[in-house]
Amino acid sequence: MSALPYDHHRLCELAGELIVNVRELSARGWTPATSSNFSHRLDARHAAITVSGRDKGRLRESDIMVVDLDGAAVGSEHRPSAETLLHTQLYRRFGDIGCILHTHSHNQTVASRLYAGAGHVRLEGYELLKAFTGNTTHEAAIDVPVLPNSQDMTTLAAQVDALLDRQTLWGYLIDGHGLYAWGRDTAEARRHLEAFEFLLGCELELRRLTGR
Ligand SMILES: CSC[C@@H](O)[C@@H](O)C(=O)COP(=O)(O)O
Ligand SMILES: [Zn+2]
Repeated sequence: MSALPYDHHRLCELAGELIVNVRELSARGWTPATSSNFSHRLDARHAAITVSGRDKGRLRESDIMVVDLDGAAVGSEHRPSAETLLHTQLYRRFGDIGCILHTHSHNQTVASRLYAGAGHVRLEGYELLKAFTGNTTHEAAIDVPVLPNSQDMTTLAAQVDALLDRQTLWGYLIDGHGLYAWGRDTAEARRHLEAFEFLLGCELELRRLTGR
């Protein structure tokens, strides 16, 4: 009998799924220099999350650990992601969120700098807006919030909570930092992440081409 307070078999399954996805995202250049972190809900009280500082392009099973929803390591001596609180706050707040993907792509980082003053990036009129769960038409607009960066995760988490009090979100940018995106499972979180990345790329390209 296992003394672990979670299902180890389920952890192995989820770790395998995360590793495949993270390596693919990393191969696109979205996780430079060990940046980025990734997690999946394990059960009502635990999440699987990347160990801090690991090379996400070479992620393997030993680079994924378990935390409780207070962010404390469970059954591991490793240090969980420095940004664990930004994951656990979402799992605590929304029982149906299953996966959170945080990346530092070039587009995400540049867009976060350009739109920090405005406080959001407006994505409007794109067919790909339908990739976000709940959107059924291109005749929609999504404001992707841009939060000021901080090394203090409680400050960042409080900003995220204040946003979530006001609006439904599938992701946000942090200035000079990157993007957080999530979904009810890995496939949905990845679809949202890819849609944000693509649409931010379009906005940046339009700005280059039109100078607007
Ligand atoms: C390597 S700089 C990026 C980090 O400061 C951080 O933003 C990040 O995304 C990765 O931190 P980590 O602790 O590995 O999860
Ligand atoms: Zn980061």
